[in-house]
Amino acid sequence: MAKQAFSRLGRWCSRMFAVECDPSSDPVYFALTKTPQTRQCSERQAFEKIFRKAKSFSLHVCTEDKIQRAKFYEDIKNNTIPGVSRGCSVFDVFSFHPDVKNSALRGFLVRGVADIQETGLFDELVRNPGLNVCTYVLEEDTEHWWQHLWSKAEDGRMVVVEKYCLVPAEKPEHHPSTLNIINSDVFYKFGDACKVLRECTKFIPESKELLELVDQGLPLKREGRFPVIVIEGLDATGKTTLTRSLTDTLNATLLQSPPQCLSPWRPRFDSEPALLRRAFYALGNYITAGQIDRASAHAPVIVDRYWHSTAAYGIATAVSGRVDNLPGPGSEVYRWPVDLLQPDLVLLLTVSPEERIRRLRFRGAEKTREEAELEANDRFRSKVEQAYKRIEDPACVVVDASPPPDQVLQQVLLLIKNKCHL
Ligand SMILES: Nc1ncnc2c1ncn2[C@@H]1O[C@H](COP(=O)(O)OP(=O)(O)OP(=O)(O)O)[C@@H](O)[C@H]1O
Ligand SMILES: Nc1ccn([C@H]2C[C@H](O)[C@@H](COP(=O)(O)O)O2)c(=O)n1
Repeated sequence: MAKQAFSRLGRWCSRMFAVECDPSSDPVYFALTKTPQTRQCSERQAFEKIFRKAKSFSLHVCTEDKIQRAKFYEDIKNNTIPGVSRGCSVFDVFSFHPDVKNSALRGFLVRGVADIQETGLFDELVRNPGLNVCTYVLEEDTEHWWQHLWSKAEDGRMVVVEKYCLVPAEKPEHHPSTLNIINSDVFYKFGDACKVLRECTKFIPESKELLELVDQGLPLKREGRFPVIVIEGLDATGKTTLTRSLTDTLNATLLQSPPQCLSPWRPRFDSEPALLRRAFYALGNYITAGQIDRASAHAPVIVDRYWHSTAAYGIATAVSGRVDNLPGPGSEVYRWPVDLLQPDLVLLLTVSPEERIRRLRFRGAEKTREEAELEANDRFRSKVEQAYKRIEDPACVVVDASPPPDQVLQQVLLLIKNKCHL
């Protein structure tokens, strides 16, 4: 057996597979076993749903280095998969150890690809040490589905190095997309976000300048006397409108996260994989924290987005499928970073989905969205909103932002008066 294949197998054995064929329902879960078991009739449905007796193969990105893995996954998703999947169905797949943090590897299952094994591309994929390539084979007489893991033999031929029987399995407690959130989608320490940006200076030179911008001595406890109020919410819920009027009314300083000084770099990081994008926004919060510390010595401070946004969007984007796939209330993913300056009050502006769409349309966005995209966005919207509401210490106070702007302002001024004695 090829040497390379041994190290692949070390990570592969005892893993479970989750195939996401429909974002509105649970993935189909499989355990991998060496010993086939008697098949129950109902279990056939799981296989029928995924494989439909069509030739299928899967790719899992298993590169050890986290940054390389994130970039390689995007490359496979955007370049390789569209190239090989014309006329096929493509599903997101997770390979993971049930409920074990940081164990999830993301990949794709392509169904209906007739001759992939005959192509040069297949050889190329199998040869790539950062990929686990599997084909799926139905044993007609027993009706067992087998997963074949491929590798390159010493003589250069492509060979199947392991075979596992797929057995439908129970849903684990935690959805596999939640397992890698900490330090990949949300950062809870300044040093952890910096580490990612430091490691990517080779291919994003801007990260070096960004790191130089961050205050070395992070303010954890504020010196200032004046209250700090953060306004949060989905886009078009009225944050800009409210933060401006609050700033005028309270003679406050208006800040935002990410801060203005990061604007030139934002589009660059927005086009990077989640790991780098989230590290960028995390650092933005620490820069804003420095500004809050200085400004709150002189006047009240209003902040347009801060940590809640970074965490809520990070979590909602990472977690696939339905809202109930989110980590439950009280999960450690909703905790405040240990070293980030805390505001006195966080207000979450909410409006109904219909009103939000009306405001977005009024602004000229969203005009061309298809129905399906609207539905997908609705799932995303609910996940962001739920994540916002689950973040703790400080938790946000929910404000109904559907009344006219001056009424929202009065309502918020009252809250600030009561909570911050302003
Ligand atoms: N209370 C309100 N009632 C009706 N319309 C409002 C209200 N507040 C804001 N709007 C309008 O809704 C639109 C979005 O408002 P705004 O830009 O303040 O939202 P936002 O949360 O800052 O959005 P984004 O996060 O995308 O910048 C604007 O056209 C604004 O005039
Ligand atoms: N503190 C912040 C602010 C913003 N983000 C991310 C989350 C969204 O992807 C996007 C929303 O910002 P907007 O378009 O309203 O300027 O930016 C974040 O992660 N952290």
